[in-house]
Amino acid sequence: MTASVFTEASTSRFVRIKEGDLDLQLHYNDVGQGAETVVMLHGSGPGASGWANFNRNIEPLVTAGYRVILLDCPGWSKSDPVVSEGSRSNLNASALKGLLDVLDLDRVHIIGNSMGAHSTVAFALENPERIGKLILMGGGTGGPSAFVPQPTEGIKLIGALYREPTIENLKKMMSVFVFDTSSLTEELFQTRLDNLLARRDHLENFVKSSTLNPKQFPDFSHRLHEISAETLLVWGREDRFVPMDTGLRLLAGLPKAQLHVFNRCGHWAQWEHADTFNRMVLDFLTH
Ligand SMILES: O=C(O)CCC(=O)/C=C/C=C(\O)C(=O)O
Repeated sequence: MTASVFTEASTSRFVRIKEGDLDLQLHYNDVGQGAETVVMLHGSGPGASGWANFNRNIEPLVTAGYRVILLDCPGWSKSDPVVSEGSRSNLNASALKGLLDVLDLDRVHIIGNSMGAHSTVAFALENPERIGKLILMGGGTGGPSAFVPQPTEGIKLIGALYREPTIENLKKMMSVFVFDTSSLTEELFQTRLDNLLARRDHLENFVKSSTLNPKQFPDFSHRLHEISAETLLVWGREDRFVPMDTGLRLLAGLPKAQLHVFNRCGHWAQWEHADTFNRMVLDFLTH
C-alpha cells in the first residue's frame, strides 16, 4: 500500500486479546509495511482515537519504510468499553501487550500522546525487552507540576465534556487545547462531536472510572530511572492540560531522554507542529 492511498477505513482492523484479566476486542489501524514498527497511542479526550490524534503523522513514517499501528485504547472509539478501577496506564499497557502478542511483534517503537505517553511509560516498565525508542508528548506521569494548580484547566474541561457532551463544551475544551485556535475548523469540531456521541457508553464509563478512582494515571516518577530506552520528550510551551515543567521532571528522571519544547504550541504538538514533529521523529528513530 502506498502512503498516499491509505484511509482510516482501508487500514481498520479488529483483534480479540486475552491478557491477564483483559478479554477484549480492540480496534487498531495497521498502515504500511516495514521491518520496524511504530505504535501510536492516543490521549484521553472524549472522542479521541489513534486516527484522530495522529492523522498528520502517519504518512511520513510509512513513506520512510515503517509499519505504523494506531491502537484505540480500551474505552475509546471502536474498541470495547471498559470501566477502569485501577491504573488506566497499566490497563492500556496490558492491551498493547495483548495486541503485540497477537501480531507477533517482539519489539516496537512507541509514540504516546498525553494518556498515551503515560501508558507508554507503564508499558516500558512492564516490558523493557519489547521497546525500541520512545517518543512522549504532553505526558509520561513524571509527577505534578511545580507551578500550575492541578487539575489543570484543560483536564477540568475534559471532565466537563465527558459529563455533558455538547458542542459548547467541546469548543471550550478545544479552545485551550491548541495555541492557535484559528486552526480549528467547524469540520474538525463536527467530526470530533460525531465520534464522541457515537459511543455514549465510553463517555459514561470514563465518568464512572474517574469516580471509582480519580487517580487513573499513577505517578511513575520514582521508577523512571529503570527505563533505559532512548526517549524523545516533546512539549508545547503553552500546554494547558499537562504543564511543560512535567517534561523537565521526565527529562531529569529518564536516563536517556532529550526534550524539545515548541513555542506557540498547546497540548497537541504532533498536530500543531506536524511537519517539524515528523522530521524530528524520523531523525530520532534513524540515528
Ligand atoms: O489526564 C491526563 O493526564 C491525560 C489527559 C489527556 O490524555 C488528554 C488528551 C486529549 C487528547 O489527546 C484529545 O482529546 O485528542
